[in-house]
Amino acid sequence: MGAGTKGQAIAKTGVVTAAGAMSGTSLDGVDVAVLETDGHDIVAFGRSGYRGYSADEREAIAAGFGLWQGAAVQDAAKVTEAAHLEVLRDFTDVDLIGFHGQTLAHAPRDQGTLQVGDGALLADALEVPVVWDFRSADVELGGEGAPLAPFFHHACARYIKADGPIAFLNLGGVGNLTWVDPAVAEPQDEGALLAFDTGPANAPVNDLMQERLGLAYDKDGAVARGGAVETGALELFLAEPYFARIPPKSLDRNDFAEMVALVRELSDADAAATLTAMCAAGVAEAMQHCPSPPSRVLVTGGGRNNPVLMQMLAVSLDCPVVPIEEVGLDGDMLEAQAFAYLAVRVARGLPTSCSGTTGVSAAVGGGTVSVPQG
Ligand SMILES: Nc1ncnc2c1ncn2[C@@H]1O[C@H](COP(=O)(O)OP(=O)(O)OP(=O)(O)O)[C@@H](O)[C@H]1O
Ligand SMILES: CC(=O)N[C@H]1[C@@H]2OC[C@@H](O2)[C@@H](O)[C@@H]1O[C@H](C)C(=O)O
Repeated sequence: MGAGTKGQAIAKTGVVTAAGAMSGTSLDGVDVAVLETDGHDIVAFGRSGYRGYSADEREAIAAGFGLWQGAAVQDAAKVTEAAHLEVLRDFTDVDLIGFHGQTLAHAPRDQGTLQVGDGALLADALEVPVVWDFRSADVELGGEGAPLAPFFHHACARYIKADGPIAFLNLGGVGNLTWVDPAVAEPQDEGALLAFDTGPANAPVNDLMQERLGLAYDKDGAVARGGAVETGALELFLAEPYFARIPPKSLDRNDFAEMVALVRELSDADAAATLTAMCAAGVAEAMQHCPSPPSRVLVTGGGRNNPVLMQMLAVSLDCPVVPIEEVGLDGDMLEAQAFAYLAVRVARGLPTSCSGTTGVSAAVGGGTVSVPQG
């Protein structure tokens, strides 16, 4: 555990109640979800909450994207902390909080990974132990630091009683895929998991909508639906070395920002259709890396609400692609639930990543536990 560890955060055995808080790369807002777990099994799902960012807040956080220090980073941290405090005040009846923070920059092989927001400050203000800084330890040990939801996906696969390999696909700003074999008992054991970022998901389409139409995103794929995919741009996209790289591998939100330039000359509809097709094509490439074909792909994150994207995935993948609600899970809250689950694992000294999920040399439990002072 990290420098913030002071005293005993939670009971070392038995079921505890944790709230997870996640602010993703799309900057729509903060998701909070409660989970009951012993750190291995999901016992029950609890209530959830959401606190959207105002346009000013979104702008302040976005001004910190790609930066590692300085005034813009400090401002983004303050906005992140204030928004989390506001929504988490309604969730102080838990044993523990998992606070992901806001990723501003991610370059695991260079500067590292930066999630802003001070968990110790939250612990003091909320008077609840807070687990935070989930990614640094993994990066320090040579891992990608992302994705981290896969250990939770393993628990979900067991919870829904999947009877063979299954895949989870998160379509947020960036896409990430987790292949799970639920027959392997522990997530860190050989053959349990393979996970990695698939490529850009909604971020380029969102950027295009903002730039051209002043819209936050292409609601229900309404713009892309009327367009045609420009195959030349799609081929250039798929020629990016990222797709040939053997996983695990991870991305920063803006790693593919130049994709919007590839569609610059196209009409709004054709550009949106082409960027949406790029997301689906990245996932199709990703599926080639699965150790064995999953029985189906369970889609979580905002992209599952885009019928044009879901149709493109259905056409390009060899197995059924369904919203995760089909198995009774909540696709809006899965990441928040994941950080509740990971928080309990960190507090109990259990690993949260392994070579199959981040490429880290040995399984590691990343995170700092801060207990309230005062
Ligand atoms: N009805 C819809 N139609 C089209 N796109 C949608 C719809 N609803 C959500 N989205 C897309 O999903 C995005 C939000 O997804 P989500 O909340 O999963 O992202 P995130 O958690 O911030 O990202 P990440 O997982 O990369 O950190 C929106 O910005 C939008 O692009
Ligand atoms: C560095 C970082 O914050 N990465 C996010 C981002 O958003 C999606 C994808 O890229 C994934 O790698 C990760 O988030 C999820 C919650 C994860 O760690 O599993």
